[in-house]
Amino acid sequence: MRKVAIIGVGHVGSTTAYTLISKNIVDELVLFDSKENILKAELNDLMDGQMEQDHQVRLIEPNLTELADTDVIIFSAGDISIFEGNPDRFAELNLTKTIVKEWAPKIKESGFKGIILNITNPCDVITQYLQELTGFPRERVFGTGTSLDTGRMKHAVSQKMLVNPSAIDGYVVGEHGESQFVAWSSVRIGGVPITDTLTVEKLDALDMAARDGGWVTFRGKGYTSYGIAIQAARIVEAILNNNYLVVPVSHFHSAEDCYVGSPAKVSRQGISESFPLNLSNDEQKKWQHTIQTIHSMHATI
Ligand SMILES: NC(=O)c1ccc[n+]([C@@H]2O[C@H](COP(=O)([O-])OP(=O)(O)OC[C@H]3O[C@@H](n4cnc5c(N)ncnc54)[C@H](O)[C@@H]3O)[C@@H](O)[C@H]2O)c1
Repeated sequence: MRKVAIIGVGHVGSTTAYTLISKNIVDELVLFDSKENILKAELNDLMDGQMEQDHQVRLIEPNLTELADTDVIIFSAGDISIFEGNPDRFAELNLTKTIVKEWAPKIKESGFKGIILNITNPCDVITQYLQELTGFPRERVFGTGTSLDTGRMKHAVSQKMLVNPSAIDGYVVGEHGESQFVAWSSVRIGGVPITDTLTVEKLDALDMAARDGGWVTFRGKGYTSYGIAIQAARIVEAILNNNYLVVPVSHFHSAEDCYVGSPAKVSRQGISESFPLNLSNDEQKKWQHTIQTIHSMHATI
């Protein structure tokens, strides 16, 4: 049985739940939320949503004992309304660190032996805090990191170059936040480095378009959901199917002494390999800046 729990079923948690169900990635889904009315409504709506599906997912009401045999916990609790008028993922930390303090002991005491995939912002720092407070092995606690931002980069590049996103290889790396950057040195279209085709100015403009993509969505609907849900679902699928997906997730970098987003191999064991980046000189400066940003944010906890 493929069993997943989601803690926090707001816009992101509920869309991720629906994505997991409709893509037939799970067999059992346990939902938790501090708001009982939201939880009840989502359980009911998800049940309605799978009525015409051949594969029925067992939807389970919140109970900590259910975590003992759960394979993956998706952590997506928070309060997106904090961002209104405050376009920085750091703004949510005061609340989300208290949610981690509440949940880490509960997860630990439940006998949970699986993998925690964190989405809650600020993603890198909250992932690190979850690992520190649960004490679970670092390879079993990681965050969606720059997977969403990499998707946004592919969106911008595919539109500019009129190419299917599947032909684009490469990564956005660093903090899932303002100090992230596209590692253009890693980006290839059909195997050809994009730096051979576009000028630095054009690449800078594309970096900006990718970064702004999230804010276009946020300004219009007050949250983002589909982009992150599809990334979270494919990472969960990689864990459950042990398919060795290489994806830019927030994982622990011992050389930097922190969690940060860069490509890693995801399998049943969690993070099984981290791929070193071959950054240009300019990108290395950006990398150092993003690491400092994460460290200073973590120091405020
Ligand atoms: N990493 C990414 O790429 C990415 C992308 C989008 C959103 N996010 C983050 O994901 C989180 C969720 O976003 P959202 O739009 O769903 O927010 P939301 O406000 O719609 O939902 C958050 C949910 O968490 C619940 N919650 C709050 N405190 C809780 C607690 N102590 N225990 C259990 N549940 C609790 C709330 O009741 C709410 O239903 C936020 O931190 C947001 O910034 C991250």
